Amino acid sequence: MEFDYDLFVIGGGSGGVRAARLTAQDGHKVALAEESRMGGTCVIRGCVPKKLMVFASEYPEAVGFARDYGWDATIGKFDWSAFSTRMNQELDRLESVYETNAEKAGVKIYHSRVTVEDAHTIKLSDGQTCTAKHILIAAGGHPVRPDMKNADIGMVSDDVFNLKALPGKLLIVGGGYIGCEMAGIFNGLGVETSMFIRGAQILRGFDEETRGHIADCMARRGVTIHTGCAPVEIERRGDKVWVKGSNGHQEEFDDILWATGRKPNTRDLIAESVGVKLDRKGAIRVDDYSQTDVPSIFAIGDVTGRVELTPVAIREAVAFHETVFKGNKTPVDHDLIPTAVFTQPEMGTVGLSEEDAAEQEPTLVYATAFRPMQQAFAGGEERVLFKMLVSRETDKVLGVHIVGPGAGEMIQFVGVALKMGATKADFDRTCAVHPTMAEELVTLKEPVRVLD
Ligand SMILES: Cc1cc2nc3c(=O)[nH]c(=O)nc-3n(C[C@H](O)[C@H](O)[C@H](O)COP(=O)(O)OP(=O)(O)OC[C@H]3O[C@@H](n4cnc5c(N)ncnc54)[C@H](O)[C@@H]3O)c2cc1C
Ligand SMILES: NC(=O)c1ccc[n+]([C@@H]2O[C@H](COP(=O)([O-])OP(=O)(O)OC[C@H]3O[C@@H](n4cnc5c(N)ncnc54)[C@H](O)[C@@H]3O)[C@@H](O)[C@H]2O)c1
Repeated sequence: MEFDYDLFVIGGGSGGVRAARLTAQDGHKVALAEESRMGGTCVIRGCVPKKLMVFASEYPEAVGFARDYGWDATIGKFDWSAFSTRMNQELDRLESVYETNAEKAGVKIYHSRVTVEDAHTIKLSDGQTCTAKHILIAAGGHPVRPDMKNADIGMVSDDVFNLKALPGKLLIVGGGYIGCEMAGIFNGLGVETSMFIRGAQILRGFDEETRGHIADCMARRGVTIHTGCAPVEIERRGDKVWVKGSNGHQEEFDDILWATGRKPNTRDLIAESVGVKLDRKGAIRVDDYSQTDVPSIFAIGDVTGRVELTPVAIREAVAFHETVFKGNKTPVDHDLIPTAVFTQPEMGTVGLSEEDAAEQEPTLVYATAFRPMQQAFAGGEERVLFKMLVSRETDKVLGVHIVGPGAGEMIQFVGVALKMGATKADFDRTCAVHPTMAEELVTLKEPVRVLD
């Protein structure tokens, strides 16, 4: 059978663009449809603008340090409008880089919403159809609001990057990656920031001690964290929003940010007759090779609800390309993914939490929390945390968790060591770099706990 394309990719985000470019560069006929802006979540309303906002929000602290180091420095006022204009210019530039690079590789781009009509047919919003030997769904996800009265009041993370002005006083609902990163950003930009967290602690799923350390630091920096508190009533009162929490706490805010999770973009995407199966959360069900229940259709990235991180979507794209277009069956490797949460202070983490390690096998826990040189000199109270979990039996390092400046940068390299199967002895025989914070990783002496 003749097809219009060898590959049709749905979604111009991190995963989709990588798969399309690699396949087109190999000389295959490739098309890609994007209904919004090229670059997708990461570039337009995720990692990139978020990180730029993190940078912007860290300057007051940096100027505070500058004073302690002898500079006659004051911070002045933050001009959201000037920053936001610049940030959006940068996003426009990156969007155009994504588009140009895909086109240069030979990808035909359709600026259109598309749907999957059968195992080989795509329908564009103008009614036109295209056929392809393989279809790759990389449609990403979107933020969700809870199902409760007046939850349409306030914003979601997508809206943060288009704010006309900063709120004076903000409530963030949800204590996951997005809630905690946004709390640090808004607090740093001078917004009075509170969080409503359903559970007992922020950042569910991460190492318990590390979560506690970050929460303490965030609170000390000025974020008010209400734990065991989900909103139960919301009302607009004039230009304020009144919120009542499940623990009885009531307060008025200028705005709400719902950071209550994300859902895959699968609604009305694939005709039921096609046979692609979704899981309970609406994510596309795939095997280890990202193949769906329909052999010609594959799915990667957030739309599969596996690990929702940009580098993971990109690796899934590469594995898909190897498997389908290089004849080299490559399963996706989701083991030991290093990640950073850009809270203030930042967290870098790879491998098992103390709780998961203890569940798995007898574990030695090494940990140290101390005031780093730069802080101590300035009279700062905040401590950095370095924590390492080691198998009692094999000496293998099972997990590393770091909280402090540059934790994201440090964990990248720790990730390499863990991927190579490093033992505690390997860390110990590595010479320290002095004076750094990271030297703690190779000088952790005695375990603080032994979990049998
Ligand atoms: C606020 C925020 C901060 C984040 N920060 C980080 C971070 O610091 N580090 C990190 O690793 N990850 C981060 N992430 C996660 C990361 O952005 C995602 O994991 C990544 O972008 C997923 O890529 P993807 O290719 O699967 O999907 P996406 O990038 O979401 O791309 C999907 C694209 O498909 C398009 N689309 C959907 N349906 C259709 C259709 N029917 N027709 C045509 N086009 C369609 C969408 O418009 C979208 O552009 C963050 C996410 C958010 C929301
Ligand atoms: N630095 C990074 O790499 C980075 C940054 C942002 C996002 N991400 C990715 O995006 C994904 C989604 O992030 P997210 O923060 O949207 O989701 P999440 O699942 O991490 O957090 C959502 C939080 O909202 C809470 N919640 C849900 N409903 C609630 C309610 N009614 N009241 C109170 N709390 C409620 C949940 O308990 C949870 O803690 C992450 O899992 C991550 O993979 C990564």
